[in-house]
This record gives sequence, structure tokens and C-alpha cells, in this order.
Amino acid sequence: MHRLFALPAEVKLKVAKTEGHDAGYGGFPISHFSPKFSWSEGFAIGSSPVDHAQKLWPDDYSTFCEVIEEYKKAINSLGCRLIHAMLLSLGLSEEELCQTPVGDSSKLKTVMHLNSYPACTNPDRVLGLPPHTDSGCVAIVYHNGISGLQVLRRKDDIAPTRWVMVPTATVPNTFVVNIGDLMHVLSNGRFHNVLHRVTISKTNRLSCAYFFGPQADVKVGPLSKLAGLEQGPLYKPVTWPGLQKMRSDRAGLIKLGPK
Ligand SMILES: O=C(O)CCC(=O)C(=O)O
Ligand SMILES: [Fe+2]
Repeated sequence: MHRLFALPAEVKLKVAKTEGHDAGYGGFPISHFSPKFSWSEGFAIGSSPVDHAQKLWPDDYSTFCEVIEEYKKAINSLGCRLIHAMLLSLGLSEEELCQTPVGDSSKLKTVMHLNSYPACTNPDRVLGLPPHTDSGCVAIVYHNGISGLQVLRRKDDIAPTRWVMVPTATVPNTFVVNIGDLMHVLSNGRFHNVLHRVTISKTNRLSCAYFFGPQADVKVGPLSKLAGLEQGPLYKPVTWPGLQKMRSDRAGLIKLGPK
């Protein structure tokens, strides 16, 4: 990641994202959550980093690709186990789990976002990423141990609604798992999609967010077993791209429409 973001701007711009393509160098599509620019750089990797890596390091692109592939393999298996364990914890049987839109591990779609948050002399005046929820099922976030990620904790007996720093600096060598919109929908609201943001400090921060969700054409709605007879499903079925479009069409964080 250091090597990637340390490249000169004109080299990184060779792989800038283009209209209609999610992969490449540039900001992430959460700008509709905030009118401010983000104090960060991003690089999104879809199915394979090879095409982009060849443009960035024509003579030595394989090292980057090998590291990414190795990481993807390990994290894919962790993410699938995590999603399955979460659904089983809600009372689904193994058989019911297989029938869900995320039951077949080989059919999950994944996207990797590499993030760089450069140090800033006026860290209080900028945000690395504006407040947002992740649109997929879960995101596993690797980080370089520098603080910055905050989650919104709702008002409780202890304090009013506030931003809480995720203790990435005090608990090093950890992953952070964010629950996204589609897990919220699938579980009929039992798992909450977490609103989070990234603040900036005086030290460079790097992170790698790895998102898991269903294939683009698969619709996700509340699982019938979890919707319950009385409550009913709280959300309409939606595809991952459909949800992303709904989010970008509206200003602010959308509440998914109840049926
Ligand atoms: O940098 C982080 O810790 C979080 C990144 C994030 O929220 C995202 O890429 O959606
Ligand atoms: Fe996020």
C-alpha cells in the first residue's frame, strides 16, 4: 500500500477510475453523504489487479498482484465464515443458510478498497471519509494501527449520541468488521448497519476495506424466518447495485423503504 500511494500523481492517474467502472484510483462513491471533499486517496480492486498493476509498475507488477491475491484468498474464507456464523447465530439451520442469497461462499462478490489518509497539519478541519454506511453485507477492515475510524453510538443511559473512536491504536494487529446495509436488510434489522467515518490525524493512516455481498443480479430481502409472522419484512428486496443507486440518488443516508 505504501508503494502504491507513494507513486507520483501522474502515475496513479494512469489508472484513474473511469465512468461506469468501480475499479481504479480515485475517491469512493460516498460523496453524496457529504458536500466536503475527503482528505484521502483510494484505490479499488475488483476481480483482478493485474491490468492496473501493469500500468503502475510495468517492470515489476507481479509482487503487488501476488500480495493482493494471497490476501484475498485468506480474507475470503474469513468473510464467508463470518457471514455464515452471523446468520446461524440468528437461528437459521445449515440448510436454511444454504438457501439464502449469501449461502454459497463461491458465489459471493467481493471488492477491495485500499485507503490512504495523509497526515494533515489541521486535522480538525477535514475528514478522511464522511459519515456513511457500507452498502454490502460486511466489510473487514485491515489498518496500520493509526486511529481514525469512528462509529456513531446512539444515545444510551451513559451519554447522548456520539462518535466513538474504534481503538485500532491500542489494540494493534486487529481487523475491524463493519456491518453493512445488506446484512441489515437480510436480518430484517436485527444486525444494525453501522454509521462510521474516518478522522485525520498527524500521522499517515492506511487501511484496506474488503467488502462482501451477493452477485450483482441477486436480490436480497429479509429472510422469511427472521421477518416473523407479526412484524413482517421491513424492507423490499434489492440488489447490491440497486441499493448503491438508491443511495446515490438521494442526499444523505437513506433509510431503506419499508414495504
Ligand atoms: O479506513 C477505515 O478504517 C474505514 C474505511 C471505510 O469505511 C470504507 O472504505 O468504506
Ligand atoms: Fe466504510
